[in-house]
Amino acid sequence: MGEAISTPTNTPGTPGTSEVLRATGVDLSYGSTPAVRDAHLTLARGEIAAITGASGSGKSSLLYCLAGVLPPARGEVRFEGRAYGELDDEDISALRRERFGFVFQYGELLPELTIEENTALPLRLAGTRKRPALKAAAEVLDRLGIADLRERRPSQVSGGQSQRVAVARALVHQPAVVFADEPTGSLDSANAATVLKEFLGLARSQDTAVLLVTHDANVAAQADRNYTMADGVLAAKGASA
Ligand SMILES: Nc1ncnc2c1ncn2[C@@H]1O[C@H](COP(=O)(O)OP(=O)(O)OP(=O)(O)O)[C@@H](O)[C@H]1O
Repeated sequence: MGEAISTPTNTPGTPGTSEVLRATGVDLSYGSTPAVRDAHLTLARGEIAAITGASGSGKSSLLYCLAGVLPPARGEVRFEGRAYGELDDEDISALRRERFGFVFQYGELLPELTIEENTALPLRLAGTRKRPALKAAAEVLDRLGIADLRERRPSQVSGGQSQRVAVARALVHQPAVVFADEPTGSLDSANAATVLKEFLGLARSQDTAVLLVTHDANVAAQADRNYTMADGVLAAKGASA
């Protein structure tokens, strides 16, 4: 049995004052293809960090290491001081389910569930009963201005609306960190800017840290801290806020 992961809700605090994630000397290769080389990164509670870089530079691979999806060949990643290497698979799955949220480029909603059920999924997976989970989902959907869509299925909403639902789902359980890989990459620029603003505003209001992977300099400009990636090498650009 895996060890219980501490409280599933985020602990309020002042953004930028406590470290939530730390990567030290992370290397990752796919066979003989190096994807990430000696990456160092820290993320504070409530902080928004962006990683920009060309296609194939290793951004997604680094994100997968930071989220405990892929184990690094060298180096380590610590979440709230615990190295993933010290945790068993069940602990890491519980972390991903309860303390992390994820947003991908196309939203990736489950077609057979309603918008409200999709949004409530992280809470249901963490054991929250249906009624309070749906209530929490409705509240987040309301904060993102799409409460009226809650009975619809994903096929009945627009691309921008589906990305809002993906954002709602990533934040509904008040995770410590949201990993977002091109979260607005499938949207036109006006829609992308609005969804991003709502996403980061809601994350900041609940002290959730966000790690944003993006090609888009306008997206990265919204972050508190910026990194660039080239040929697997991560470099800090320093605070931009
Ligand atoms: N599953 C895989 N198997 C083999 N090589 C892979 C795999 N995934 C990624 N790579 C390679 O690893 C390197 C980094 O890829 P990665 O997807 O992390 O880059 P990226 O910066 O996220 O790119 P993009 O912006 O296009 O998504 C690239 O050379 C890529 O071809």
